[in-house]
Amino acid sequence: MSTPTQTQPTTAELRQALPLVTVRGLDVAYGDQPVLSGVNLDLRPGEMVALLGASGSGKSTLMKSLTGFAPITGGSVRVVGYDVTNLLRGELQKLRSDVGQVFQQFNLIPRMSVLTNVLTGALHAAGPVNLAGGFSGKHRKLAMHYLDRVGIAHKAKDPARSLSGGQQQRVAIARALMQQPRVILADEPVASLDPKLADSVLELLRGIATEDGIPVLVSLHVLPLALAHSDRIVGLRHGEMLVSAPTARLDAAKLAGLYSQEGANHDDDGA
Ligand SMILES: Nc1ncnc2c1ncn2[C@@H]1O[C@H](COP(=O)(O)OP(=O)(O)OP(=O)(O)O)[C@@H](O)[C@H]1O
Repeated sequence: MSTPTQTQPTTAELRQALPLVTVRGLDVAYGDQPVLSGVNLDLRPGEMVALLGASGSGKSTLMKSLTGFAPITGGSVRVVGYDVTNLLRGELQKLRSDVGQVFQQFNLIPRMSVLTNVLTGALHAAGPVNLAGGFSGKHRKLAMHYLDRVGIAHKAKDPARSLSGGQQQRVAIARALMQQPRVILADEPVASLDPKLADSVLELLRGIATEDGIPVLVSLHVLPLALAHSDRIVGLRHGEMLVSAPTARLDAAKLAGLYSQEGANHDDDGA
């Protein structure tokens, strides 16, 4: 509930803000193989958007398109003010430092401490830095703040390999926050976790979206998880956008079409 003394925007206000990501008519092809065709996407501050689709439908490719890792052949992609299809010299590193990423396999350095793993998130903004040179007290304080944010500050000194999968994913999320990202992309972040841990990690990500105002795009394989933890769902089938709607107003038949052999009103198996 807002009070007169609060200056933070409400979630409703955040969702009306201008999108931080705008994708229009995106085409991606690997060689002569089209992978995405005419995809649109908006990501606004405060929202968690779930990306659904069968294996090979193009979810990871869409995420890669947002950070300049995919061969874009048409359309426009704007991410936190950068025109990804026309990046100027030096902008690619800045873009990638503004976009926090979380992956299925956590990608931590197993023998290093949880704290050091989180600190490596600061390297995105700084560029190549000698890890042995150490981090400033300011960085350490910030890293502890984010470890606290994800609920595992008490594990700061432990080696990352000693943590459970759910805890390791929390470290990876804290590392992404250490970049002080404007947007977070989470590519199947719970695919390696049991259902209870999956729920808690998705709750954490949604809290980051709604409370911290950082929009989160999360790809998921499990429909009930998307229904429980997202504000909007974007569904891909064979690289085309079949669904894009607020989660509360989804058309169940279209959702089913994402995973059926025939799809809903589409017959583009030969793509
Ligand atoms: N580097 C690449 N070179 C050639 N083809 C690729 C490359 N990366 C992806 N593809 C193809 O693009 C299509 C979409 O792949 P993508 O990984 O985006 O799908 P996805 O929906 O994320 O799948 P999954 O759920 O299995 O991770 C697939 O047919 C895949 O084989």
